[in-house]
Amino acid sequence: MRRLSGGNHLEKIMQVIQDIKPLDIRSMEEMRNCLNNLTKPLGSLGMLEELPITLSGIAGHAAPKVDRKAIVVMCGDHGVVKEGVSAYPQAVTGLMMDNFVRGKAAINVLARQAGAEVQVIDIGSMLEEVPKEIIKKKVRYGTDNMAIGPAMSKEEAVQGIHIGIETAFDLADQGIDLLGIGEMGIGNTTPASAMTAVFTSISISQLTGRGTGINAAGLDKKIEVIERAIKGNNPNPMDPLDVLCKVGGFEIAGLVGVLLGAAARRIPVVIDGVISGAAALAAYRIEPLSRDYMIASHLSAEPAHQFILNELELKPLLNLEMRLGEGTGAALAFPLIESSTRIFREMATFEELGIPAHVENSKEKNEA
Ligand SMILES: O=C(O)c1ccc[n+]([C@@H]2O[C@H](COP(=O)([O-])O)[C@@H](O)[C@H]2O)c1
Ligand SMILES: Cc1cc2nc[nH]c2cc1C
Repeated sequence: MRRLSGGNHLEKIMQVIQDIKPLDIRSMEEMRNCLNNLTKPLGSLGMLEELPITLSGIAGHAAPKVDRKAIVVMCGDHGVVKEGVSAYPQAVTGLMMDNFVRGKAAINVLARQAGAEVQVIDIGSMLEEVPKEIIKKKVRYGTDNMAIGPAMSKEEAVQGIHIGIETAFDLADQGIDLLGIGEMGIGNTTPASAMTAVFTSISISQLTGRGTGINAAGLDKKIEVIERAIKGNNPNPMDPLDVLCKVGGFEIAGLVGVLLGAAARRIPVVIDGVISGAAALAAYRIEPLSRDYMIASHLSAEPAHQFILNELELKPLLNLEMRLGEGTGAALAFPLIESSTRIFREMATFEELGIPAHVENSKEKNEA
């Protein structure tokens, strides 16, 4: 689907969408053959074998590398927090942005360990004074309350996507070869659930969870708020931009742009939890080919995430019952992805060891 309508940067976005091409099947085949000749039973490294095949299809050659890594953390605030949908006050968004640039948040710790740079972008927070290390791309000071009207205008959603595309392009120009996406925004599991409900038609009560940790009464209230937002705004499930602007958020729009931009530049993007998942679903609905450039890092404890991954037909690498966001799951997946590229580079082949590649009890023989 290529339906995007309204706003300033639309032409550029349309061009980027056109630039997203299918994976390179021949490189994937070449990598599959390479993996099958390594000194291990066929397929025995499971998903660690699927990763280099995907990376080869993305890179367009069978020697993909993930040496230079970055995590983009898009930050935005949400008018809907006025309805009492989060366990924490809105001010935490700005406080955590400060924490990110001090290098003291969970994402900093995990990204450091993974050897990834963290880029923090203010795309829509309420912060008046933004620390100098944060990239300033504010579309507006927080979204409007989606329970009483659209969260953003179409133009603002387009602007958000455009910012994300530029971010991905800048990182591509810097030579980044593996991207992770994360976000910070008190209240943003509410738009994530709302967008997922509209895109999948799954019931709001099935999709919605406790986010940062609201109690049972809070969860009932959150479900009621999402119902009101969808009923009042009536987003068109066939028009991803309509869904994004009516019940989404600035950081989600930014992440949609990062996903589309990275796919256009043939860079793999590791998605994190439920909020980046909702962005991934929107990007997929804008351009289905973008899905092939996504790697699912983990399964969030937030219920909508499983439904999102089902819809995207992506399997998460990890299930650690995490629900933090910030890109933490993506950072944890980076070392696994790097391991997968070391496997094909460093392991010996059967031929090198003088063993026949497909011995008596090979998988195909067993299945025959
Ligand atoms: O990544 C996830 O799956 C995830 C699940 C629950 C909460 N979060 C984070 O917590 C915040 C949103 O939670 P809430 O309860 O305020 O909607 C936001 O900053 C997210 O990064 C993230
Ligand atoms: C402290 C805190 C840190 C976070 N990081 C992402 N979402 C968050 C929400 C809270 C409340």
